[in-house]
Amino acid sequence: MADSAQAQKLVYLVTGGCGFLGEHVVRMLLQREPRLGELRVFDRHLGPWLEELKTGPVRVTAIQGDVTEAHEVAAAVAGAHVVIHTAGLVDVFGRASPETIHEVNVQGTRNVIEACVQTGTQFLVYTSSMEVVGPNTKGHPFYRGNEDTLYEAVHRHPYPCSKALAERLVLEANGREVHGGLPLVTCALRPTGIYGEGHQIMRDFYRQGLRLGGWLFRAIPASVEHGRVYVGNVAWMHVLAARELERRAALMGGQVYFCYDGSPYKSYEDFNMEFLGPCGLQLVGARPLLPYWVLVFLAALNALLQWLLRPLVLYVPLLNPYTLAVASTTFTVSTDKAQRHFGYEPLFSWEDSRTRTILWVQAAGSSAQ
Ligand SMILES: NC(=O)C1=CN([C@@H]2O[C@H](COP(=O)(O)OP(=O)(O)OC[C@H]3O[C@@H](n4cnc5c(N)ncnc54)[C@H](O)[C@@H]3O)[C@@H](O)[C@H]2O)C=CC1
Ligand SMILES: CC(C)[C@@H](O)CC[C@@H](C)[C@H]1CC[C@H]2[C@@H]3[C@H](O)CC4=CC(=O)CC[C@]4(C)[C@H]3CC[C@]12C
Repeated sequence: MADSAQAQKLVYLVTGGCGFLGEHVVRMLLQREPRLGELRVFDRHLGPWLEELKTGPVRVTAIQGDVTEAHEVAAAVAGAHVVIHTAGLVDVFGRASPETIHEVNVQGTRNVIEACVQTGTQFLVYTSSMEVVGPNTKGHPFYRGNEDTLYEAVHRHPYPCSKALAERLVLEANGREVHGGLPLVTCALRPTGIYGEGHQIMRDFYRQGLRLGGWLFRAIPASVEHGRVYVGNVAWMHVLAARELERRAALMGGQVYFCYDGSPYKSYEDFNMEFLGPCGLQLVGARPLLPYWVLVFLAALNALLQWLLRPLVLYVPLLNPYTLAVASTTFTVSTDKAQRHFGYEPLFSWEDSRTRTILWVQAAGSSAQ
């Protein structure tokens, strides 16, 4: 008899399941994946909140492990029906070395792929990034682009380089024979800047504003638009892609999908003010208060200070040459590929996403005082 969704109880593995996005994917699976029998949460740092999830009907298995350790990955993957691979070093601030970023994001992804092949797991959803595309080193804008838009994706920074290489490995692995003789089916999801509950950079901006008496100072022109996407909708897209990858393998296998929703196109700073404003902060200046060349100088100075101080202390300011370049380059997506290929529609409206984020920032801010 054909397995019905109720009867079919599957094993899912989420790598990086205790991260900002990963936690939302874990919770979304528990709420909205009826086929789930066991949920394996694999992360280098396990969150205490996992314990509260173990009282439900789905078996939640917390696995402390490192994606750079192939044997640990293989043990976690063995027997899984699908792997959602979100684990990664999201570092554009110079915390980790380029080698470490590559080791985690590229070799870690290679280990996940090989584990699927060796153990017979057929379905792999990879969390890629908009940064695989851009902004490129030439500062070319990407304006309302989609998955087919021609764009010179040229990178030098270790983070986008690692994400681009990892994504390529995942897409090239599509169709490989896994243990048992069936084909591996992969796809990659490319979120733009994710926001929502748990976004540490948003929390850092809020705390910076509190320290400055409620003021934030505009550094980027309002005309530079950045596409952003709510974490709950990114999580939902992952759940849906993981579910549909099996039914629509021929269409979805080897494909990339930008993550999108109804969030408005705004400059990075103006978008953040959608949440920080209701929390009492004000953005000073209709135009940047400092000339761009001063920002370039300050960013370079920060990079020099980080290098000089590294033997003594880790100095990781928000402003560095890379973050300034990214913040200063328009990058917005306009696409419906995920909707066409696997029926994705945002689960959370812009209004709901905004309200949820404001409530979180307020709670995070009050805990800081
Ligand atoms: N935050 C954003 O705006 C965007 C993030 N992404 C991607 O989404 C994914 C998740 O990112 P975030 O949730 O923002 O980052 P995060 O840093 O909050 O979460 C990453 C998780 O991976 C885990 N991890 C790191 N190295 C590991 C290792 N060696 N072994 C096992 N676990 C390890 C961390 O402990 C953490 O829980 C990443 O792949 C990132 O590239 C893509 C686009 C935008
Ligand atoms: C100090 C000012 C110049 C301030 O505006 C800097 C903001 C800067 C920290 C952010 C601007 C754009 C962000 C990046 C963007 O959202 C794309 C990303 C995709 C990812 O996969 C990971 C995060 C990030 C690189 C994101 C990081 C923070 C910004 C650079």
